[in-house]
Amino acid sequence: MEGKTLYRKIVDSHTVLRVDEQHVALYADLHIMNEYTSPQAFAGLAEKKLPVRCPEKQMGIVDHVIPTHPVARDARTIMIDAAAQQAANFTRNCRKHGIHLFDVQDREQGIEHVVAPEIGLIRPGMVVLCGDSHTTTYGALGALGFGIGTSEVEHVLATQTLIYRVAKDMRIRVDGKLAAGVSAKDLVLYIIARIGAQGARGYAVEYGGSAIEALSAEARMTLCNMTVEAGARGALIAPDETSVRYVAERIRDMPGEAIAAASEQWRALKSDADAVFDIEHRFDATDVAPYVTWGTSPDQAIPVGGRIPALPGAPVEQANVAKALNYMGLDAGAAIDGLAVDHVFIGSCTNARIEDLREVAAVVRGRKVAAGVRAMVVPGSGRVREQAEREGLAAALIAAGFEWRQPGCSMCLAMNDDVLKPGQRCASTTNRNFEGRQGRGARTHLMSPAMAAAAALAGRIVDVRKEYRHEQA
Ligand SMILES: CC(C)[C@H](C(=O)O)[C@@H](O)C(=O)O
Ligand code: SF4
Repeated sequence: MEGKTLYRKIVDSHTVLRVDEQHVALYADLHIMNEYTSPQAFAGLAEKKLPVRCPEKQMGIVDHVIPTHPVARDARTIMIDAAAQQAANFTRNCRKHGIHLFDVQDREQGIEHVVAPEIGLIRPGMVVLCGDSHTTTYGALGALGFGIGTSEVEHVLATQTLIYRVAKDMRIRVDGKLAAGVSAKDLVLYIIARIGAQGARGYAVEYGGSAIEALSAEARMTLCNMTVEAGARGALIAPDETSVRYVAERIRDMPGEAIAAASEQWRALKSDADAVFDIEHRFDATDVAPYVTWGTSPDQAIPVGGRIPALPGAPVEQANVAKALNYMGLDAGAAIDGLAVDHVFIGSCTNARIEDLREVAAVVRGRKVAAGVRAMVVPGSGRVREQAEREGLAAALIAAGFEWRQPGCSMCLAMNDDVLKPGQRCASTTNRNFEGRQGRGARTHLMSPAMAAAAALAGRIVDVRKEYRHEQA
């Protein structure tokens, strides 16, 4: 029998029932919920008079709709009626079912995918589900995470399992060394640009290679988080010293000896040497430059020194690209370097962890945000915010002219009151540049934290490596 991939090992060890050729009932070690995708699921349970099967294996967190204004935490009143209702409803549901909730006022509240790993809930080999596509983040720690739909949220609440169609296996190997000033965000934008926004559709991706091994745990989260933008159904990096240490340092509910014993098992979790992948891609890290998106899909990205591609020949493709360019107010063949921005947003579950904020602070320290540019930093969690304050990063950011906000999703998807105006152009560390994502008619350029910091200072998109030399964090 041929060897197994890490993905198959995790799926097999969580399969409680084989439904048919393609489907299994998959057990979830942890299920995370937000206020936005859980209401119908709770309503469904209530209607069917079903209890939550394993309340202790659920976690709730308010992140999508909450305001992030720079006020005291207990002053975070939600002013948008529908959002306030959503949050209140969520609190009620979690209380009713005995589910641990990180509420608006909680010191550790933040974006679900930032909070869960940082408080030690995500461990190698786990299956983690959440009604949110960026649950793929947890692959950074060797856990299989992926997003589920609202009706599936109800099923997981009732049974702690999911009817799951098993994915195919893809391996992406990246060898070589990322250059100074080039980060995991640039790498993932590069990979998505190369394989396309549907390039990993139907696949669970396992990353490997020397460039991946060299990434910090947080940088791996950036990579796995955004892999879903290539359509992937999961992203995994085999646990190693980096990820095992990250996890072991954060676990709160296991004694030291148990963590040591578990760590041994975690280190052994990997694809067999003779495991067969359905498809394999190889990339060279030295080919990666700071990447910036020019269009309305995350794969429409180019190196900062590059030019927006010429219009494609095929009519359908041509119409799509023309539409994206029209929305973005850009021309085929134009340069992206030098493009003026109105707004800079540093945040989201892709890039609002402490290492990201260190990168930003290293670029902006002692400098000023360009006149006319509004720049904000929304830390990923209460803990990130506190740590950034302790390390003096917040002070440097504020001195440079950034708004220093409370944690949440904020302008990543503009579901709270952080919304851009039509036509405004934003340099953003987020993960989606879809039409209207940051406000109706708003134009989003995805990039790394260092690049967004440089854009804030210059008032235009620039190559951070040329314009603002900084100490690598
Ligand atoms: C709101 C939620 C369903 C959505 C997701 O699944 O990713 C959001 O977090 C996003 O980033 O678009
Ligand atoms: S930060 Fe953005 S991508 Fe992440 S969960 Fe929130 S809205 Fe989705």
